[in-house]
Amino acid sequence: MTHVLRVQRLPHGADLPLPRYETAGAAGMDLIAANPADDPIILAPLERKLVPTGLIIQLEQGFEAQVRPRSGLAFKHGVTVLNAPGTIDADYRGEVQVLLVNLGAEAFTITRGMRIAQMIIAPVTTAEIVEVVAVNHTSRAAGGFGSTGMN
Ligand SMILES: O=c1ccn([C@H]2C[C@H](O)[C@@H](COP(=O)(O)OP(=O)(O)OP(=O)(O)O)O2)c(=O)[nH]1
Repeated sequence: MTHVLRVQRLPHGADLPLPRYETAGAAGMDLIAANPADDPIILAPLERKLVPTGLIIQLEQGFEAQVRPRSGLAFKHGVTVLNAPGTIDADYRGEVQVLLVNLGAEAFTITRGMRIAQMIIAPVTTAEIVEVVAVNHTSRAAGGFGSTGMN
């Protein structure tokens, strides 16, 4: 299924590549850090910061974009997306930003052009809310939080 994703590059991201799929079967396209070249973002251990991408996107109605971590950054450096998956709404017209957190033991430096996260386009199901006096009965009833056993 092809989705037309309209992308506007902001002035501070004008020279950065557009998001693209790295392989034919990739689910996500990489998001690139658009902080100034002379202003690296340093994440101390346990620190979180918003990283600009220099992009505004226009999704088709009925879709969202999810901002997800890159496995390599998480594995090698403990750097991940704090609010993963971040949600980009179809009607959002601000800059896409990535909330990174450093869960590693060492400081991590984000330089302009670094691939920091990936973006997945996904369909959204919009629910119609119907209030009822009582929801229907099931054999599970209220069982949860390990009620079927912990292993
Ligand atoms: O990782 C993210 C998550 C969100 N956003 C932008 C797009 C999204 O449409 C908007 C609002 O996000 P969300 O609904 O998750 O945030 P909120 O805290 O509920 O804020 P709001 O009151 O603006 O909805 O912020 C990003 O740029 N990156």
